[in-house]
Amino acid sequence: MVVLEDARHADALGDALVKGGLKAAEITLRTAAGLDAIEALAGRDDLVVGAGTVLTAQQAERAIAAGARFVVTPGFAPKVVAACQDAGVLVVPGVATATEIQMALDAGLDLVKFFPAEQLGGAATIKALAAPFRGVRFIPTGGVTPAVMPDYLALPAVAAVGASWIVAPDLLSAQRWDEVTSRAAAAVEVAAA
Ligand SMILES: O=C[C@H](O)COP(=O)(O)O
Ligand SMILES: CC(=O)C(=O)O
Repeated sequence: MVVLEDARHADALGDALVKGGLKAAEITLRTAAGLDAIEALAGRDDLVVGAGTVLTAQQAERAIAAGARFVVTPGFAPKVVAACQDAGVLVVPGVATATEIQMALDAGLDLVKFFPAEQLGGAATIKALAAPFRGVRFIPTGGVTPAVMPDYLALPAVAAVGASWIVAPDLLSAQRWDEVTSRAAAAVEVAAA
């Protein structure tokens, strides 16, 4: 989960993540650089790039036009979901409650983001939510540190985790690409364990 301030850093960021073994990156539209960064990275065949913090259907359309291969939203937004489905692009809506999971299911989706994961009770909450919703898979994000990653990844209902510590803003602004690579590699190592 990347918040990039300068789209000129997109290529270096992509290289750093790939070098660390990561295969997917969510570039958020929280900054003006987001769309340009998605466009810069979309052509890579070694990294699947998507858009995060997509709040409107228009943002979804722009992100998809820029090359986003998936779209992530903080909450469940029916218009954003419909725009992505119309374009045939994977959309992963944020959910925090059973009601929102049912909304996702009604929309034909079975992959959701659980956000903000740690603040909502972490892996124990996903385990409880997964019980009635068999077949739904979760991508927890929000406070997911290396210390708690194993708790999430041990759950069959967890498809992946998302986190921003790998690409902390101070690392990006200081262009500390080696540290980004080390953190990406550390995350991959925890996930593989
Ligand atoms: O989806 C994005 C979250 O804000 C990431 O949370 P985090 O910064 O706690 O890893
Ligand atoms: C938090 C979140 O889901 C997003 O920024 O897309």
